[in-house]
Amino acid sequence: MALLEVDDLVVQFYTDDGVVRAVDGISYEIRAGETVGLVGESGAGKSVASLALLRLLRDPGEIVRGEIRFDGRDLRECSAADLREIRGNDIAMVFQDADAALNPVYTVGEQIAEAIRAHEPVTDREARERAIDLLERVGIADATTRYSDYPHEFSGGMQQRAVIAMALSCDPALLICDEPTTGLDVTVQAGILELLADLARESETAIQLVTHDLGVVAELCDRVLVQYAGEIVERAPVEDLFYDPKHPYTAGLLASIPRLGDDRNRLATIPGTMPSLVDPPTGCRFHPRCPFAEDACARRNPSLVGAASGTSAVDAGPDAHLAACLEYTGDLEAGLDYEVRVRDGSETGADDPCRERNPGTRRGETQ
Ligand SMILES: Nc1ncnc2c1ncn2[C@@H]1O[C@H](COP(=O)(O)OP(=O)(O)OP(=O)(O)O)[C@@H](O)[C@H]1O
Ligand code: NI
Repeated sequence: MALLEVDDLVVQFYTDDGVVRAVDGISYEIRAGETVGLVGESGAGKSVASLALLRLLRDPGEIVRGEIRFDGRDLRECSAADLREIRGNDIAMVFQDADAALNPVYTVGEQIAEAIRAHEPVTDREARERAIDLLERVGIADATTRYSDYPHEFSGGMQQRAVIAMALSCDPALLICDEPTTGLDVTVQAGILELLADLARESETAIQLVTHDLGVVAELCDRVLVQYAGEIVERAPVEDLFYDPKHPYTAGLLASIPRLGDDRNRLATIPGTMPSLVDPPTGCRFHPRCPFAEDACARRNPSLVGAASGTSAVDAGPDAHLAACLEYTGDLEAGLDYEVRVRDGSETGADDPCRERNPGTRRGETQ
């Protein structure tokens, strides 16, 4: 049994413009200790899928179908009190906006100490010491002094580190990070990512990492889910995804990273935009933007199947390489014609931002 099992999750928003099906039947699992990336363009439904796990969707959002099991417990069925307990003890979340996650009227240290006290019977002094340890662990220099700073006295990057410290205070089995470095400047981003990479490597904490940055995925993740218009269109261990993307959408995403992609058949950027989720295209949702689309693609929505075997996702193990494209059900006549070549590090220029992100040098392995 995996730590987290999501099965056929559907989330809708009931708006004046119609029903927005932001998440449309996604299934995946996360095993203890592994880091799984959820990637895709803006509006794919990544955040909605993540919020739904802990039933944090706000009106008018609603889970209409599917199962969410954490450590064998059904999160859709458990009581609000149980869910709060799980959130305090087992699953922690880190969002993009660190500022909003911290209370401006308490010191950073007090907030972390309070988070510790909330789920463990410790004395005030112990809570304080643990909070200082956590601040040190997330790389806050001079943590004893910084304990007494208010959030506004922290830089954006330090605030995000403090939020991560707070998330770690319960020693969660699962950490859900949604764009944890977006909005921070590049060097600060690198520091936070390094921190998450250390965490992924050194602790037993599993991470669901939502991002639109494939470089971040290459650096941190064991496996990747690619989401497009509410659906998962590809799922693979990280190397397989980068070296041999099976879905044209993924190939397009990869081609927009300078290090990857061949000049021939290169889909420099993917023309067009994510479709409306009120009235998505018929057939494959990516077909209006896909350079390889044929008539059949407008008629049939391909299911996620083993890219090599064509077997259904249900029968495939978690490390199988799956893609949702008619190519893999034998229904595409001309086939796919792209090549993504991974240049090795020596060929890339010193100013290449992806130089350090070769998936071959990724730390930590999936078991
Ligand atoms: N409160 C809401 N009301 C109506 N629609 C919503 C609401 N929140 C999200 N949506 C819709 O759900 C879809 C998915 O949104 P979501 O925020 O999950 O995308 P995302 O993949 O996280 O994108 P980003 O990378 O920009 O964060 C979007 O089409 C969005 O319009
Ligand atoms: Ni989002």
